[in-house]
Amino acid sequence: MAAPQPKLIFLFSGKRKSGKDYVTDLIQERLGPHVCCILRLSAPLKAQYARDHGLDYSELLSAGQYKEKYRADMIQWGESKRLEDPGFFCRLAICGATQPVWIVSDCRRMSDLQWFWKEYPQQCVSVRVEASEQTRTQRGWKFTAGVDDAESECGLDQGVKFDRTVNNDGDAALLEEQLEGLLSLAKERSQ
Ligand SMILES: Nc1ncnc2c1ncn2[C@@H]1O[C@H](COP(=O)(O)OP(=O)(O)OP(=O)(O)O)[C@@H](O)[C@H]1O
Ligand SMILES: C[C@@](O)(CCOP(=O)(O)O)CC(=O)O
Repeated sequence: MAAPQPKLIFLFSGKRKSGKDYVTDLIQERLGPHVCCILRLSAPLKAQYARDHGLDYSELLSAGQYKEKYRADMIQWGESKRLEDPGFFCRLAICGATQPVWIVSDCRRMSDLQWFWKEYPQQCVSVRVEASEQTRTQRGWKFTAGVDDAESECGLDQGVKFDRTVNNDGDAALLEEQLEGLLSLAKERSQ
């Protein structure tokens, strides 16, 4: 089957509790589900991990504390899969996506970006979500060794010139302005 051909792919990344899900949900809501879908590289990972370990998949997907108990082990599990095949979760995540605008909400490693850049060289726009440690702490973040100092969180700290940056530090007006920029690009490209 031929690979799906979106018109625009936003490749989102950002630290834990920077607000990747919050920001990407807002964009999808504004564009509507027929125009835009959210793809999570962690969704197929969490689905398989939940099946293998008898866990609640929907809780692993949500923003609560449940997933944090398993995060370090999920990272290890996912890394063993990625080592065999760096595009493994990317290919699963795009399965069945037919909308013209895709948002990949959780890029974490250079190999994630590289896979999309190679497969979709014309369509990708990388977006970094940023929030201060203070704001992230208010949202429930707590430094965890083995997680916050590992590739899963630091893999894109250096060496990438992001096309866009979204400051999500709690200034609603500033966030709105930055969203407008991304929304106009999406509307322009999806015509
Ligand atoms: N601009 C904002 N205004 C109000 N609440 C926000 C904002 N941004 C994020 N939040 C809240 O902060 C929490 C963390 O945000 P979110 O789940 O989007 O972060 P994330 O980067 O996807 O985190 P993780 O990858 O660690 O799960 C959520 O409860 C979310 O609703
Ligand atoms: C295991 C992992 O996919 C968890 C991601 O969870 P979340 O996007 O923070 O909800 C992180 C990783 O792939 O290294």
